[in-house]
Amino acid sequence: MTKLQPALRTSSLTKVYPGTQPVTALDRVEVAVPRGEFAVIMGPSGSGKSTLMHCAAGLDRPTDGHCWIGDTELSELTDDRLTDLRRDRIGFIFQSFNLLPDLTARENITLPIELAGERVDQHALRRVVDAVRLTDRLDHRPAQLSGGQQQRVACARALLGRPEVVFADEPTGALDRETSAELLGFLRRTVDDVGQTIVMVTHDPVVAGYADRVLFLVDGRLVDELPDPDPERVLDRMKTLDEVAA
Ligand SMILES: Nc1ncnc2c1ncn2[C@@H]1O[C@H](COP(=O)(O)OP(=O)(O)OP(=O)(O)O)[C@@H](O)[C@H]1O
Repeated sequence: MTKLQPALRTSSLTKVYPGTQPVTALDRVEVAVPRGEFAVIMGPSGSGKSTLMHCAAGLDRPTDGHCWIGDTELSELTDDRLTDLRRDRIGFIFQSFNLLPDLTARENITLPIELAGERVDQHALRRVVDAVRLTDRLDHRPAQLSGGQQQRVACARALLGRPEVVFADEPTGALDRETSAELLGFLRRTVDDVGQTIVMVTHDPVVAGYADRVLFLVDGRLVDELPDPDPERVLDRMKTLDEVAA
């Protein structure tokens, strides 16, 4: 990937869910996320946020248009290559932490790297575990950890392999405000310190305030964006969009 190339790009991205009444969830979406940007996707319920994230992350196939991760065009990949790309080049953080209950925190964090058949860089592991403050919890299983600690394990897992893009879907939705702020502060620092690229879906203007840019979707279309967002301006913009969508 060259330096100036976006970490992620879509061109005319369209997704229609078939059925007796087909739903156009994405309608020719054009988006580019530069490397090292923390981008947030917002929009009313049903506006296509999850669909956009799933197509851009190679979890779902678009009906039309294209998605690139770096210089790799996803529609050119077979299902197996797409699985490899997700494992090797993308990190995921979801609201439900998706940890394996029988594995310790350490084993959960290193699992993607082990699955890729690679050696775990112990220095990188220590750095990530330190940053999310889990050093004294590594031998615990998920059931022995709080919700916030489980989400920190999921973050460490997503970040350990230094993926080109981390996709996060409402990652703080199940956390209290303080734990949420801690986690978002940590994600922000990975962007500022190591140039991590993050794309996050959220409904929460406070969460969006941690990002570099907010992208607004309405009815499957990218209708607006807000650089350097703060919660008040995000809230104002959302109110306007709700009126447009109503
Ligand atoms: N598997 C599916 N089959 C049919 N329609 C779907 C499917 N998944 C999503 N949709 C429809 O596509 C549109 C966009 O859905 P999507 O989940 O991407 O929106 P969203 O913005 O993430 O919503 P929310 O904020 O409520 O999670 C909605 O109208 C939804 O009903």
